[in-house]
Amino acid sequence: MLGATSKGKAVGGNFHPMAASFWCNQPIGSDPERPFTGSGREPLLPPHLLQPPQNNGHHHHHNNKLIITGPSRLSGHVPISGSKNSALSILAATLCCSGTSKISNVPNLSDTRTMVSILSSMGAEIEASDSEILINTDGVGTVEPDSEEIRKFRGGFFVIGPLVARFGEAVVALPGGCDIGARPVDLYVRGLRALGAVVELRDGKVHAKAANGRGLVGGRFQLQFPSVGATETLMMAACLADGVTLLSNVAKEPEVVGLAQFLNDCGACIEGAGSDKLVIKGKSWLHGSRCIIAPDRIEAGTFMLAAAITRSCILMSPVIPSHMSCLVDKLKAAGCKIRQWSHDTLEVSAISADVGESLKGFDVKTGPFPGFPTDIQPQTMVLLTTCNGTSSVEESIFENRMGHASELLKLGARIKVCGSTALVYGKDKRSGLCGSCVVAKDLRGGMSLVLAGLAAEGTTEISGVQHIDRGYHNLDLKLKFLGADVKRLMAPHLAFPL
Ligand SMILES: CC(=O)N[C@H]1[C@@H](OP(=O)(O)OP(=O)(O)OC[C@H]2O[C@@H](n3ccc(=O)[nH]c3=O)[C@H](O)[C@@H]2O)O[C@H](CO)[C@@H](O)[C@@H]1O
Ligand SMILES: C=C(OP(=O)(O)O)C(=O)O
Repeated sequence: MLGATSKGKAVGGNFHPMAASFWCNQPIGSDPERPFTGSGREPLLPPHLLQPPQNNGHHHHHNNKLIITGPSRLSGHVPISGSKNSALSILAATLCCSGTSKISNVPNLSDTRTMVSILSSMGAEIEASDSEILINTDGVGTVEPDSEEIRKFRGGFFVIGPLVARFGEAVVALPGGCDIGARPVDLYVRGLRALGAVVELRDGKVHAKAANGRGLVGGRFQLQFPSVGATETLMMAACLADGVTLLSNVAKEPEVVGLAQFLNDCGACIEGAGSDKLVIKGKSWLHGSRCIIAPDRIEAGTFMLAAAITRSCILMSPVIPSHMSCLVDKLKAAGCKIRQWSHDTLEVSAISADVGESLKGFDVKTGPFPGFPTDIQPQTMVLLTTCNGTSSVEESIFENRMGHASELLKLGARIKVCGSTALVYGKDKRSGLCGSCVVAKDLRGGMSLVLAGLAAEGTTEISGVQHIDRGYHNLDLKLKFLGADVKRLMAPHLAFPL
């Protein structure tokens, strides 16, 4: 096992020396305090640990495949990257701020690159190095971000709140994101109206305008459902509205708390983040600030499940254990051993000496935080296929998040889906699955196929990898480092010769 710090630094802190150029279209300046790896300096990583970013935005990445040969026993200490979802909302929030913000620990993913590219093409000044972004949105000269970019993911839509609050107007296309349900934006629309905006849908774009050109005004709004994105968007808008806003039945997710902390550091006045009510006193302007993106609880949860599924022992850091308690409880109930080595280091062990003969199945129902995260539901389903007995998985956040189940059947899993509930008939051993060709249809569902491939006998070929690349930083590298047999077939090898 490599030492925690050296490995954590190696993968988490530095990646490909070309990475900087993927963050923005324009060449970026250099700062002696913060050398960026694209400057021609010696990379800090040994060459064998360097690999190109997995998804560089070119069209051919749609043909990438992951080839996994199992079963694998994993071991080692895996570094956890910054949270994708937290980075997306905090990057959007920089549109509220005058002056420069410095956002660190941003994961280099296709989603975060798309967000940076949206802000940059709207006129924001951006310098990127490694996982750090300096951003100044004072030069933003349009309130209409590129629709094609917005349609690539969900997080792009969050810019509607800051734009209408700071510039009085916004025109934002309906967003994309994982195909896991209808995912309307009605709560965003109604919430912005409660803050005095006139909002209409025309040509697939949401047009929002502060009434009478006076800017937004404080108001009261109760969300029908504690939507994470709507909470974040309305919070950003309310920070710059005239007067006090009361938002109730809001999301309590750690990403909401992280966003409130950043905005408060920028001079906003938000109370109640982490509870179901927010009281926001609007300010006429916010300044920039520094912020370090919190570790990705979904990535951490995925590696915890990888340890359990492959009956292995993995250490991971940094993690915030209080963000993980639902999963920790379930894994303990299954029979896994979980130890906390330090305030931010967890070890998950499911090696047979630790768990006895087998792991026990459990029932799980997803819910808003602090409930069980929907973003680790598919990966949890894979674990249950290897556990004793019949387990049920109920998805209560998204109405169509079972797409992975039919792919898991191809790997030999026994799963019956009825609406948003799946019954999983466990096989009571780790290698009850066998390799096959499967398709990733969305991010977490795709990742569940990777985990299944690690446990399955033989070779699993996964296409649709671009979905997985939206959310897992350096996935191949981290898995290989833990001892998995993972290869990526890049598009050029797959393409027909001309
Ligand atoms: C970029 C980002 O941060 N994505 C996360 C965010 O997505 P996102 O913010 O899109 O998820 P929401 O919390 O908004 O969605 C929850 C439910 O509310 C519904 N809804 C939402 C808004 C609305 O206006 N009307 C409405 O009906 C959705 O269709 C869904 O059924 O939180 C989800 C729930 O933790 C996570 O799975 C996603 O990874
Ligand atoms: C659903 C997810 O992302 P998005 O909201 O961007 O689709 C996710 O991260 O699992």
